[in-house]
Amino acid sequence: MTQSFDPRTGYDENGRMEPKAYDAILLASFGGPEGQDDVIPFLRNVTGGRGIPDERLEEVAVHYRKNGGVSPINAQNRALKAALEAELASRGIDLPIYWGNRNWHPFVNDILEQIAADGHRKVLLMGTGAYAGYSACRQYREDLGMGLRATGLEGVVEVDKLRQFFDTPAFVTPFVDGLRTSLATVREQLEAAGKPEGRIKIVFVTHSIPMSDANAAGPEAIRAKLDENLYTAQHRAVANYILANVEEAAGLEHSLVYQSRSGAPHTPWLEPDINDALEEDAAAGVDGVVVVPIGFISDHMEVLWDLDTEAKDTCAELGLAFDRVATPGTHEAFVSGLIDLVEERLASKDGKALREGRCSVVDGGPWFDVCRPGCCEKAALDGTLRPTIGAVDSEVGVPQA
Ligand SMILES: CC1=C(CCC(=O)O)c2cc3nc(cc4[nH]c(cc5[nH]c(cc1n2)c(C)c5CCC(=O)O)c(CCC(=O)O)c4C)C(CCC(=O)O)=C3C
Ligand SMILES: [Fe+2]
Repeated sequence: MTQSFDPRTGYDENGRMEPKAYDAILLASFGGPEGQDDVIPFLRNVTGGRGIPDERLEEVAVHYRKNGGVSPINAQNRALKAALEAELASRGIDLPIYWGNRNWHPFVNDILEQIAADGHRKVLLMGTGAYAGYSACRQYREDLGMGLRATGLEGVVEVDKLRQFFDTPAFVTPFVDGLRTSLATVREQLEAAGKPEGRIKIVFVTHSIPMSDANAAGPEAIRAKLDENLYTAQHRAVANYILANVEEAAGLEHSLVYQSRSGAPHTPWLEPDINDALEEDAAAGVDGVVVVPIGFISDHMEVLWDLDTEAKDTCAELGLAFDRVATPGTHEAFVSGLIDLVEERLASKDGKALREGRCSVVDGGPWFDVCRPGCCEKAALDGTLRPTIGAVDSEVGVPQA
């Protein structure tokens, strides 16, 4: 394939960015509290100005309080960072990884300053969201856009973004492995309960988002061709890939449902909620479920509380056997696959990428390195658009031509 990168911008008409000699990776995530005193300030950062009712804030605080005020997410990101560093080292790639968060220490802005102070100028952002959409993709681009402004590093430090990775072997392989294991576990539970022939349903679940966000996900040219929103379509494609690659799943019924809805009750979000869906499944004669959390990369609070506590309790009440598939975490395929994605973008001495092409195994991929204007757009409360990096129309993060 011939490649024509615009010499002024460094990307081509397909949203692919030319390989560059990056000198640092920034692993950017959500962040979470590290103790009881952090919980409320953290939740205020998360919901800042978005009108999440106070009762809901207190409700969510309980999930963290019961866990000592600690979210598991920070430890998981530290573990992922260490595993990525080891993988880079094993490939002889000398590239430091920094870790910064949207909602809690270490904050992205502080880390940007450290990156600059350490002398790095070309940064590749690796966000922990796998799919298109405001929360999973554009908000990370805004974090960096606003961060470069706030720190005065605009035009000094260049930040590009690694593409969303829902379609990659890195992301889907751990779920394929996990579904095999969990199907066997639920089958054993049913045997122990005297129902060896019991009906098992595979329940794929992801974070619900407001319908308005779902409908704005992705570039207009792609949205126009779909008969459902792109966020849902990408999840369906991932679910289909996993099903097609697990022989034991052949012939089993399956669904795609949502978790962790928040916001005002009258605002429409993606449905059905997993707990409502489980009730219907039980009423329809299902005996056991395997829950596959394809919306997340690690077993953080949304997984431990909304799935392993609430959805599991729902199943116990309904008499359904239950097992939850592990998230990618530090699965070897996830770690090495993410570094493959880095290699697709990293220029060697001759200017070519360390790895040719763009690896993709799921329908709808590979996603863009550089987003189109209007992709996942969402205005701030004052009606203006926030600065972003990683887009054709970015004002910050790209070198000034
Ligand atoms: C798509 C998506 C991902 C996946 C992509 C990614 O991974 O980035 C994600 C991840 C996460 N969401 C998380 C936690 C929360 N999300 C909230 C609120 C919201 N999430 C949303 C969407 C998403 N969220 C939305 C549209 C809202 C409401 C509007 C808003 O306020 O923006 C709230 C507020 C309180 C509430 O639940 O009402 C909390 C506490 C944690 C940390 C868990 C831990 O601490 O271990 C993680 C990884
Ligand atoms: Fe969330």
